Amino acid sequence: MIFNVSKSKLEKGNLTKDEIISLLNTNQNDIIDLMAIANSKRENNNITYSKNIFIPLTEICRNYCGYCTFRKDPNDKNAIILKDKTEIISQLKNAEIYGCKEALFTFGEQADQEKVVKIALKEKGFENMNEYIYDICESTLKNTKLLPHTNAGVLSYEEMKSLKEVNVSMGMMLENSSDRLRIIEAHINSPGKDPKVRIDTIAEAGRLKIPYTTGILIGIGETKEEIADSLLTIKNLNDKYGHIQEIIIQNFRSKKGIPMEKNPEPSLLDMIRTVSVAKLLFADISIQVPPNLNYETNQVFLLCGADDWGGISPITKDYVNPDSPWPEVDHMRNLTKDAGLNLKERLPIYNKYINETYLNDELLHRTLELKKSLN
Ligand SMILES: O=c1nc2n(C[C@H](O)[C@H](O)[C@H](O)CO)c3cc(O)ccc3cc-2c(=O)[nH]1
Ligand SMILES: C[C@H]1O[C@@H](n2cnc3c(N)ncnc32)[C@H](O)[C@@H]1O
Ligand code: MET
Ligand code: SF4
Repeated sequence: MIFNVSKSKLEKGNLTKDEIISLLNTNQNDIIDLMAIANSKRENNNITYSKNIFIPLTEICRNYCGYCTFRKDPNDKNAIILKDKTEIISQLKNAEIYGCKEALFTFGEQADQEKVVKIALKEKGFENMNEYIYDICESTLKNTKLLPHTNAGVLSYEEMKSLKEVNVSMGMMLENSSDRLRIIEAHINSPGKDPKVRIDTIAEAGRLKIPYTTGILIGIGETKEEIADSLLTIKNLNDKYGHIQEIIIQNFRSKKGIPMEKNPEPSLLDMIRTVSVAKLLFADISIQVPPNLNYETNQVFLLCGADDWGGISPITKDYVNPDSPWPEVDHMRNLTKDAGLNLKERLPIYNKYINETYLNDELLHRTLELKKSLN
């Protein structure tokens, strides 16, 4: 028994909310048992990562998340309003030389609510943000072998339907499913972080059969109960649609000047408990832990069921966490090997989705071609 959950129930992984909460509160020997069981759930000895280039298409955003330093004000002279296509293509071509396979487009949500963005779009001949995103992804495919993955925050069914034609996968963090976070610093000024709206987006992506990356942000003022609810919410969505390819367990990193500057970062044990529980609940889905946010402690996540390091970029910074540089791939390879596991490069779409159900002919063909170049 770990707390009041029997080991056989833990092995099966169909945990109730109360059981998850008690596991999220384990300590001492119980936490070691929890880690060991989670660790035994991994399907093989491969720990994956995707070699990517991170391109922020716009820094304008309709939300004001209390933890964010990415977003810039529309009147900020240094803000990226809409990134120039010629510059993007030349960056992407350089990424190809470095062996990147993924073009990661992550940017502010519904930026076209702002006048400056509306004007910039018009100048470039686009009606709205989605037309511009589509054009950038299409140009990526035309000019390079890279595979686009777009993380644009909340999108409508119609928007995702069109972006599916030019993306092999898409994603958006659920962050947390609690309404309560909307009345505290984290999300009080962020309509796009309304869990209802986010859950709808993830469900619509499921209906559209888009391989999908989501996850939760730990340490933004949530309770253990709210973490349990969030993981179960993701589980329900995946049980219904089967499109969740990976779940990111991301730890809040404090930064100077943000509204949540004084919020404590989650403890290492909180991360360990959450990663372990996630692996128990999702035995056949990759659990991703970003290596740049846990530079000193990465290896321990390999002992509690993490399967994936996510995107690692040899050429661009993590614009969301600019103070946290990517470790070198060789460094990750060594520390993974030291734990008895193998580092393996993957594409931005996981193998089980590389088929006609999830990809059109063109994307399927290109994905299969690029897959041949993975070692
Ligand atoms: O460099 C980052 N990559 C992030 N990624 C990219 C991710 O590491 C890879 O693009 C995916 O694993 C696909 O290969 C996200 C992708 C999503 O769909 C949703 C959220 C994130 C969050 C981050 C992030 O904070 N930093
Ligand atoms: C791209 C993702 O990055 C996460 N994100 C945003 N700000 C921070 C921060 N300070 N620390 C860690 N993660 C953050 C959010 O979960 C967002 O969805
Ligand atoms: C730059 S943050 C990641 C994309 C989007 N703005 C979101 O928060 O979901
Ligand atoms: S985290 Fe994303 S949605 Fe929130 S303010 Fe930053 S860019 Fe906008």
